[in-house]
Amino acid sequence: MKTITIRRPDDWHLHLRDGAVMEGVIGDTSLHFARAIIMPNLVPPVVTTADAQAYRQRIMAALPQGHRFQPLMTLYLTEHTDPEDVEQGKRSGLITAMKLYPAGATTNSHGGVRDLDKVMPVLERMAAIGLPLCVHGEVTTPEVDIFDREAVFIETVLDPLRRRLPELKVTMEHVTTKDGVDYIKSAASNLAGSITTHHLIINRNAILVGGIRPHYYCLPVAKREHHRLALRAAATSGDARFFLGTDSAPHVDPSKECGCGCAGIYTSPNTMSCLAHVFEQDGALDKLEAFVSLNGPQWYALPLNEETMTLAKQDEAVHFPVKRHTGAGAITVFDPMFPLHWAVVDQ
Ligand SMILES: NC(=O)N[C@@H](CC(=O)O)C(=O)O
Ligand SMILES: [Zn+2]
Ligand SMILES: [Zn+2]
Repeated sequence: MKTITIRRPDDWHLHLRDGAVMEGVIGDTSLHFARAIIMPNLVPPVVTTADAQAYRQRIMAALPQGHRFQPLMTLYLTEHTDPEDVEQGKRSGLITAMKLYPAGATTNSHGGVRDLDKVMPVLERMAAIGLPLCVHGEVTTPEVDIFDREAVFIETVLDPLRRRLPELKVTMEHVTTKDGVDYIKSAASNLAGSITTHHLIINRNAILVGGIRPHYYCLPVAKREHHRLALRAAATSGDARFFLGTDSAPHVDPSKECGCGCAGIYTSPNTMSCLAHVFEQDGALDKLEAFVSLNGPQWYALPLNEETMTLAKQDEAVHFPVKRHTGAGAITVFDPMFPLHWAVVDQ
């Protein structure tokens, strides 16, 4: 049987939510991943170090028995964020990154940033203390087509910001375009990008062909095929500037299957099987470990995991639950639309 053993992976962009949803989903991540960067877009968002401390405690309390997992906390940057609080959070070891949501760009982002000038003191402090900025890179200007919002963000927001503050470390999260890949590759330093599992697998047809399929809708929205191919090439290249951030984003089915469905795809249960499939398909299984276990810690200046994970390719297809049932309702698990044969057999 074909097997591969890698260092235990990490997820550099994850939504765990809170309460009953978190209790229902956390085990899908902590079973396979040693650490994850936890997104702060709760309602209300995680804005202060004290909020993050309390959220971290709720996460640890929800962890299934026997699971070893380290949540890496982030703060939701607002126009009222206090640089002192940020520095204290970083120095205490609690805060791994700050998160920039342009106001209105995605789920629970209405409290995000409207005017970058207002957050420059925080960004300058972050640059001084080496705290990375994680960015949801889309403009929200109504005139800009939703399929162009990432490329326009790079040109009109991200590049000017990086020129203004070159010392700031920026993670361009969930990159979905060739423009994003090329921009990251063009940067000499202080820029890296996370890529999701689903953007390596689907293009925009998955959402729209044969009927509207809400479980393939996320933000940034999946783009054309040539963008997906650029993401595949970046992820499987071994280039240290690209690493996994699943952006696994659970929403209960009624919030997805309705007249105005939420953005987000739930990939935690089968992410490692999907990725092994993708990397094998591209003849790059030897680069899987770099993408899921090496490049992320290197970027965030954290130690590599010492434990290992083994995946084995089964003759029969491996089946994952179609739904994850939680106390708040059922959540549909990502269907890659091809049979999966890789399974995590030891972790
Ligand atoms: N990715 C998504 O489609 N949704 C995320 C928000 C985000 O990461 O933009 C969510 O919180 O549901
Ligand atoms: Zn986002
Ligand atoms: Zn996200």
